[in-house]
Amino acid sequence: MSINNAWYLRCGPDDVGESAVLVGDRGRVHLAAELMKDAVILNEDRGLTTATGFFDGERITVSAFGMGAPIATVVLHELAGLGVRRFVRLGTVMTLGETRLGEFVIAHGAVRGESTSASYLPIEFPAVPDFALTRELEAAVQAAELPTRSGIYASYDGFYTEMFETGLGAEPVSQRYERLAKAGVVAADMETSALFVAARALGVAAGSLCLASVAGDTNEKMQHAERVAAEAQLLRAGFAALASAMAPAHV
Ligand SMILES: O=P(O)(O)O[C@H]1O[C@H](CO)[C@@H](O)[C@H]1O
Ligand SMILES: O=c1cc[nH]c(=O)[nH]1
Repeated sequence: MSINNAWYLRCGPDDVGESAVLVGDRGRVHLAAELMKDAVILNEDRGLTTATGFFDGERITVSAFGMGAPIATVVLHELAGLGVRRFVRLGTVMTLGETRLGEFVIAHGAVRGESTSASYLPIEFPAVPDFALTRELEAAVQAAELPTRSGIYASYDGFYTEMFETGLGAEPVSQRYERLAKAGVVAADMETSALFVAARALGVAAGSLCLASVAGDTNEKMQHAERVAAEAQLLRAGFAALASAMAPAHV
């Protein structure tokens, strides 16, 4: 599906780069705009703040989706229709198992615990990232000497029923997290599996690199100042990976 004017993002093919970053918090788009050169804010409608700028000479678009798989895939779908070929989710995750707060976690796949991905491809289809892009993310994080971990994520729709204990979910959150950790799952978020499956259905590449900012077992959070500084490192590493993926040797 190619489009001339995106319904919700309200921009056209000439406004976007070949690569895009997807973030939840729209404040991260403004931070990204400060880290890029000649960044232009294209849209603020519905909080889907979107900017295009340059990093290491490569044109990159950064879009915020807020929270959750349904709207995250709308944003990916519209950008893919406008011509974006490569996507990196740069967000935050909850820790599972051995993962520690402050680590930069790269997804090698994701448990499809959300419902949106099944509207793109049946549940038998694996939620896996683009492997070349994932290698670029791992190289960028290593080059920046950041604490890192790679592994499988789990993505869910119900924050207060599946990720944070309120007594309302079908099973206790601690039990779900223990079961996942035992199977080697390293992080939980709300969008990665849907983005991987939708990207495969749309024929574009996607990867996910997230900062572990909340402990899944205790709900301890990273301190604000430390998290803000780490989010800037997250954006720089993601941009570097995309710029490297776009460099002539790779395209
Ligand atoms: O840090 P961002 O990108 O907002 O992502 C994470 O934060 C939100 C939940 O706190 C969810 O959207 C989750 O996936
Ligand atoms: O609490 C959190 C933190 C990051 N990502 C989530 O999905 N939940």
